[in-house]
Amino acid sequence: MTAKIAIGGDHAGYEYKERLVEQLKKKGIEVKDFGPFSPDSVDYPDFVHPVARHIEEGHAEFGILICGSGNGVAITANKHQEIRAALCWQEELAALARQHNNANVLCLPARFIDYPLAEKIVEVFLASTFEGGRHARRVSKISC
Ligand SMILES: O=C(CO)[C@H](O)[C@H](O)[C@H](O)COP(=O)(O)O
Repeated sequence: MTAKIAIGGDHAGYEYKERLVEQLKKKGIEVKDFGPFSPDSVDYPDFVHPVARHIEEGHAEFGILICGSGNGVAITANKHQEIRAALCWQEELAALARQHNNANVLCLPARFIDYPLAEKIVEVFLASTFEGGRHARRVSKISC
């Protein structure tokens, strides 16, 4: 797990983000935190677009986005051409998002999973690799 990570979200994801940043840094992973930096109510697109741009510019390989349901951040991130953001609430979904979809952004629903599970999902996402083959053909057809 040596990839550079960009992370962000909104107030609903703030606590998990703080804990994940600490956890990832402990593992020696480089993390760029795009906020928010307090639990005050904010608008998730203000934090998601900078994360997506950072990845599109090649400064980070993966992104982690956390909001209440995970949907707002996923919808926003997927507006970016180079982003494949996957909403995952189980470890297996995170593995499949990497293996089949070559997802480069993991979206977590903080209000629907407990923190230990969030940490496990992140671990699985980062440890899984794209399988290519038939999946590469499909992923290449996503952009419109
Ligand atoms: O983007 C979302 C929904 O798609 C997130 O779940 C937000 O965190 C949520 O909408 C925030 O809701 P709040 O009532 O303003 O805390």
